[in-house]
Amino acid sequence: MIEARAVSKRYGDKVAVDALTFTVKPGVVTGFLGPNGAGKSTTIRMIMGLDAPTSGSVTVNGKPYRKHPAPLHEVGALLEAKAVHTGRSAYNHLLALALSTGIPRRRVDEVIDLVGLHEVARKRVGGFSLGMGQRLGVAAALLGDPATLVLDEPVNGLDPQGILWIRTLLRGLAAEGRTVFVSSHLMSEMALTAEHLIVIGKGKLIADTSVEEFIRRASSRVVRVRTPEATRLRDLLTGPDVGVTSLAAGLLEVSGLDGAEIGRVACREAIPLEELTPVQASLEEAFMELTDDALEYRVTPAAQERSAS
Ligand SMILES: Nc1ncnc2c1ncn2[C@@H]1O[C@H](COP(=O)(O)OP(=O)(O)OP(=O)(O)O)[C@@H](O)[C@H]1O
Repeated sequence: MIEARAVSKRYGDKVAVDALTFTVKPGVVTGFLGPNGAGKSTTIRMIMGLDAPTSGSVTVNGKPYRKHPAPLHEVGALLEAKAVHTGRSAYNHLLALALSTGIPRRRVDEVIDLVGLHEVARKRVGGFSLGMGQRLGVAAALLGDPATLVLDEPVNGLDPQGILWIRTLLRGLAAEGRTVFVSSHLMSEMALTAEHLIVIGKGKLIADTSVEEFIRRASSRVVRVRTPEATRLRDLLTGPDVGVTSLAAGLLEVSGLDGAEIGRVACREAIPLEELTPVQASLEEAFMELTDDALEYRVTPAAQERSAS
């Protein structure tokens, strides 16, 4: 369990994290989302005791990270900056970590198997691909068999097979009852991996909700209606917030009414309906809508044109 209570971090005049309060619960994968510069890495560094909050507090399993006598058993982390001795083999890298923290040698073999690095465990880490490096990072995070895992952008640069592997692993670890907190700026990836989301923008909390609810909240109510009597139906669908657009002959897009309400009007007036489909915003669209005001560096249309030409 991770608990942030009004945690803030200031660098000079810059407020990187602004009074964030949230709880990350065990048993589900929680996605930590926000556009670039939102404050995700800073928050994760504070969780891991690498940065001190300017105000507020953040605890892991009830205590600040640094107050745990054996922190590797409490929380394992995969952070963006990798500190790996490239001349060492994967096995020796993990063994050094294990021995310096009182973890038995057999646990090294266990985590190597768990992340599928068995065949390359004796090879120098310097020659590892990005995907193998990520697996090694995950192995290190799992060494202490921690109840809580924190991963900063674990799928960055991975191929589809690597992404699938991380996704399956994280869901499995959560299913064992662990707390799994994973940052990403990729909504589509989080939709497949996480059940719960904490979304931040410019250091502030934007949403703390299930993935399902997140989409629902951000989706405008739009329904696609196909009918041979589109003109007649269009005239009947009225109301203060109702908008009707003709997409093609016999095809309308209606906002401000749900499918049931449109269906009732059509039934009352004996208008045949051939299609009545709620149009759901994709998670990516929902994310853009919610974080639009929170983008630190907005791309102006002029800049977009310049980069396209
Ligand atoms: N050591 C620092 N000194 C000054 N400003 C910093 C420092 N670390 C982060 N910041 C600023 O704080 C803000 C939040 O940065 P942070 O790296 O936490 O965001 P992020 O959400 O992880 O972004 P990204 O996805 O780009 O990694 C940014 O504006 C960043 O420039």
